[in-house]
Amino acid sequence: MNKIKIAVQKSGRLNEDSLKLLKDCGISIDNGKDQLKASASNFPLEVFYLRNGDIPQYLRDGVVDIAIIGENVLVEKGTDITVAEKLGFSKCRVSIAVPKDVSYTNIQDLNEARIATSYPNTVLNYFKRFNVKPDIHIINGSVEIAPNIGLADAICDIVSSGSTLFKNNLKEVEQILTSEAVLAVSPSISNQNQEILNKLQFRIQAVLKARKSKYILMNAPNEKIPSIIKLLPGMRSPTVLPLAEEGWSSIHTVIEKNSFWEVIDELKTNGAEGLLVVPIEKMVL
Ligand SMILES: Nc1ncnc2c1ncn2[C@@H]1O[C@H](COP(=O)(O)OP(=O)(O)OP(=O)(O)O)[C@@H](O)[C@H]1O
Ligand SMILES: O=P(O)(O)OC[C@H]1O[C@H](OP(=O)(O)OP(=O)(O)O)[C@H](O)[C@@H]1O
Ligand SMILES: [Mg+2]
Repeated sequence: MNKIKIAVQKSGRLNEDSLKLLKDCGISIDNGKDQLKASASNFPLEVFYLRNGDIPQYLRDGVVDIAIIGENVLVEKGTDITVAEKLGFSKCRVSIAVPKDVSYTNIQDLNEARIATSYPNTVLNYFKRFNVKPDIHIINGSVEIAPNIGLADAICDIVSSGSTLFKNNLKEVEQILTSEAVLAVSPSISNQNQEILNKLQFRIQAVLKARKSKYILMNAPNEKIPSIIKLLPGMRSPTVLPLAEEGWSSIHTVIEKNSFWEVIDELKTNGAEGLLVVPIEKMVL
């Protein structure tokens, strides 16, 4: 049977969440330890464990059909590759940072500055917009140390919590882009594999939607129902079921995960009791 080939990072920041996503899509992967290739037992899919940085080339060459990869890597070396879906994890930004005690007004200050980075194309394209010329030094890891050892005046690297910058006495001065894990597609995917991709994407969308939502239940006296319904955001039509106790009902609906905290106090003052917030496994709209 025909199978779609997906590249997943072999080890590193994307590996665990990528495999979790496939698992949440109901796909079981027979993972032998240290294997570089594995098959799903219940979906026409083969997994190739590769380095994140190598994946754009494999997609371009059609060695794999799809991949879970950091968007920032596509900006750096895969601008010809399409993104089918943003996946909501491994969120970060790619930024320029300079030593904390250096005064910084704007990007013109970095004309001819030595910039250490693993993302030369990203830096060059950004600087080009401002007509500023950087002197790029390519480093593959521990980039943030470069200014401290006299190797560079500034760096361009991934920032998430900012703690690596802080520990190395650097400050973020320009944010070039934001990134998250994405599902990327080879330009040469066959029609047959495109059909498998459509099925996979349908499942991924159901999982991502469910991750963003919660099922909420509460009890309330019947006369309070209209005011409670007005408070519940993003809902089309809640379910209202009578309780065994006369004059009371149970109200059920789906809400966005984060919006719950904004309305909880008001729900209570409007007479809601016994609130339950429950995770949703899959959501098909
Ligand atoms: N601190 C971070 N917080 C959130 N996401 C991050 C962070 N660092 C990296 N990422 C994202 O995860 C991806 C993989 O990062 P990781 O450091 O695991 O691998 P890498 O060294 O870039 O790649 P390779 O697999 O080629 O060794 C990055 O491309 C980026 O999209
Ligand atoms: O803002 P923070 O939360 O501190 O995250 C940013 C750091 O995370 C990444 O490094 P990683 O830990 O992946 O190590 P690496 O350089 O070996 O890839 C990135 O290269 C930064 O150094
Ligand atoms: Mg890293």
